[in-house]
Order: sequence, then C-alpha cells, then structure tokens
Amino acid sequence: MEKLVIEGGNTLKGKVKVSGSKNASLPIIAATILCDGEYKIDNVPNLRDVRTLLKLLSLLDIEPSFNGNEILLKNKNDDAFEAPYDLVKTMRASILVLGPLLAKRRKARVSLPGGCAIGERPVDQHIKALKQMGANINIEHGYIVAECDRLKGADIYFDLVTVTGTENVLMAAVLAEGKTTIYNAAIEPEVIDLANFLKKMGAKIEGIGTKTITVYGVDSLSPANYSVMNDRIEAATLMCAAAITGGDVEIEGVPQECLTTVFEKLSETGVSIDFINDKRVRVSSTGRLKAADVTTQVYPGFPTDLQAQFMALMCVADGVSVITETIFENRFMHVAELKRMGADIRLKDRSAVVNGVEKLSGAHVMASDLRASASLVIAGLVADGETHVHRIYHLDRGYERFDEKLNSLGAKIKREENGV
Ligand SMILES: CC(=O)N[C@H]1[C@@H](OP(=O)(O)OP(=O)(O)OC[C@H]2O[C@@H](n3ccc(=O)[nH]c3=O)[C@H](O)[C@@H]2O)O[C@H](CO)[C@@H](O)[C@@H]1O
Ligand SMILES: C=C(OP(=O)(O)O)C(=O)O
Repeated sequence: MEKLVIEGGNTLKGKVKVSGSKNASLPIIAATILCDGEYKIDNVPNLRDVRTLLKLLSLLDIEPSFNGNEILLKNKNDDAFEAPYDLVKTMRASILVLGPLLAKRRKARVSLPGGCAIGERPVDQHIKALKQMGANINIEHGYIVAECDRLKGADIYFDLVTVTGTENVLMAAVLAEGKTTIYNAAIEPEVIDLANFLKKMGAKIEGIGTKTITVYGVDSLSPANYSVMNDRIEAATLMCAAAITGGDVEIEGVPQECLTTVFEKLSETGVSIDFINDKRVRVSSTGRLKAADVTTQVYPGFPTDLQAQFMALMCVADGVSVITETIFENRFMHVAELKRMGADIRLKDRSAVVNGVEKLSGAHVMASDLRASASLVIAGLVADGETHVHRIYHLDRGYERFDEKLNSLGAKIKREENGV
C-alpha cells in the first residue's frame, strides 16, 4: 500500500489551481442514467471516487472515457440495474444511482453502503422518499431492491438535511409523473450544480438553492454537456495548508461565493485573505495563528468536510479552540493520529478541545477517511522531521494530485510503496 512521507518545515509559496468538485461531479455523472445518448462533462477531477463511479456506470451499460478532465459518456440505454457490493463498499456516493435508475429503468438493486469511519450514515431518508413516490423497496441480502411503474410526484419532507438524499430525490423527480416538492432540501452548492445540469437536460425545477425545491416531472430528457463547478473543499484545504506553513500562496479557481463562512473563520485566526479577482485568492500568514472555535453546520455554515483540516491548524495555534461536529457522530478519527504527532486534544461528546502546542513532531500516522488524511498531511507540513501518512488511498479518493500540488508550492512530499 502507498504512503506519503512528508518532510516538515517548508513554507508554501507560489500559485496553484483548484480542480473540479468531487461532490458535484458524482451526482452529475450519475444523472446521465436518466437519458440515453452522449454526454461531455468537463472539469471533472480525475480521482478515485470518480473512477469508481465510472466503473459502476460501465456495469450499467454507460460507456465512459476520460480525457484529461473531460469525460465522454455514452448511455446505451440498456436494462442493467445493479450496483454491486464490491464497488459500493469503496464509495458511499454510489447510492446516487438509486434515484436515476428507478426514474429511468424502473428497477434498481443497489448494495447498502454500510457504516464508515465518520458515522453510521443511514440512507433511510432516500428510501422513505422514493417509497412515497411509488417505488416498492425492500432490503434483501444487504441490497436495496427496488422497482416501480413510472414514479409519481409527491410532497417529500426530509427529517434532516441530506445532501445525497436531496440529489437522489431530485434525479428521481425530474422524470416522475406530476409535481414533487422537496421540503427541508439541502442547499449545498453541489446540489445547485446538479440541478443546473438537470435543467440543461430539460428538467423543470424551481427553488434551486432554497430549502423548498419544486420539480415538475417531464416525459423525457435530452443529453447535455456541462462544466462542473470547482471544488470548494479542495480550495479551502489548500488555504489551510498555505496558512499553517506561514506561506504566501495564490489559489486560482476558488468558488468564493461558496466559502464566505470559511473565509471569515480563517480571518479570525489571523490568516490574510486577498481577493485578487472573483476567481483568485491570495492566502498568507505570518507568525502564530490564533485559536478560533468552530461548529460544523449544513451550508452555508462551516463544512464538516473541512473540520479535520481546520483542526490541524488549531493544533499549532495560540490558545484553546473548541471544534464541534454536528453533522456526523463519529468524525474525529484524526484526533488520535494528530495526538501521535504531539497535538494536545481532548474529546468531549461531539467537541474536540484543542490546546495549541508550540510544535508538532513527525510520526507514523494512519489515515482513516478522506478529510482526516488531508488534515494529517497539513499537520505534517509543519511537524519536526518526517511524517509518514499511511493508507492514503483515502486521500486519493477525493483529492486530485494533492501531493503534487503541494510539492509545486515547495512542500517536500514523497509517495512510497511500503505503507501499511
Ligand atoms: C458525495 C457527497 O456529496 N458527500 C457529502 C454529502 O454526504 P451525504 O449526502 O452522505 O451526507 P448527508 O447530508 O446525507 O448526511 C448528513 C447527516 O444525515 C444523516 N442521514 C443522511 C441520510 C439519511 O437517509 N439518513 C440520515 O440519518 C447522516 O448520517 C449524517 O449524519 O454531504 C456530507 C455533509 O455535507 C458531506 O460530508 C459529504 O462529503
Ligand atoms: C465524506 C466525504 O465524502 P463521501 O460522502 O463520498 O464519503 C467527503 O467528501 O469528505
């Protein structure tokens, strides 16, 4: 297995570009199930989750080809409807094929995604909503087995805000008979990007980006070409990396309108953020950062997908910060690993109390999930000596060439084969 070996102590300087959004690409690619024909999707990050979804789509008779960051997809409109355990177990977002399969092929057999390192992550809200739209759904041998006649529009009230739940219902509703209203919908930018793609395919959707989305089902859609939004979490991760090293980095392709809360929080810690234009941001910091409290919230609150990276910053900030995780019940697996590097962190219920230390020390650490991996790499950038981050397949799930990008800014990171 591969690991990253990071030599700490190098200040990041220079320019770097943000890739397309993983969490927008995945539902947009899944949405190509909704109509046969050819699609060209651009600005797609070439990373493991995307490649996994493309493998899954090829099992569903949608032929993909990657060319740089552009994907061509040919939906041959076959009758395949199974998302097998082997693929779903490596990527929870595979659940995103459920809504479109039911809407278009009227049949789906999708492995239950199962628990993972950040919490239980049930899909009860997805299933409840699709049942309300007329699907007959049973859980059999670890699979969601579903079938329907044409889905019917319904009033869907989500008990909690769910991003992929909203996306699944949106994709199901565009081909349903009649009107669907989704209450308590997610307003994350990636949901908006998906809705814009669906509209380009001919879907009739109102209230995009609000908590109540109305969809008027149509009889059929047409294939469309689309360019995916940039990745707000990658942009913010790069900002944290630059800031922790006392660096000076110009980041291109930052979706600024989606990051207001993050900019505010980073400014509170003493990071300087200059908006060069609407796409470029210069991030710099000198001296020690100041501790700041953070509570993760649904959009536009502070993203849970940035909690671990922000914690790495707080490990070496001046003072005590309280980091509270409200979205996932178990998203603190990075804490034990950061402590191996000398961080002073206490966990209490859903909060981590971080007492900033003078210096971290390089150690062997284990990545447990995607953002935990990024936080360990960020910590390694300022740790004394070498940090070995094992199990980086998690990192490769969601970041495109993360180590290469950091190296282009002056980091010293090697990829080696002998990880555990
Ligand atoms: C591929 C993708 O876009 N992944 C993102 C998506 O994940 P994902 O869509 O899986 O996350 P959700 O928004 O659904 O989860 C939010 C909370 O709701 C709970 N829940 C969700 C659905 C359900 O049926 N029942 C239920 O109880 C979850 O366990 C979690 O505690 O949004 C998360 C929250 O912003 C991000 O961290 C993930 O990066
Ligand atoms: C949790 C994440 O992804 P997923 O929902 O695909 O596991 C993430 O992107 O941080």
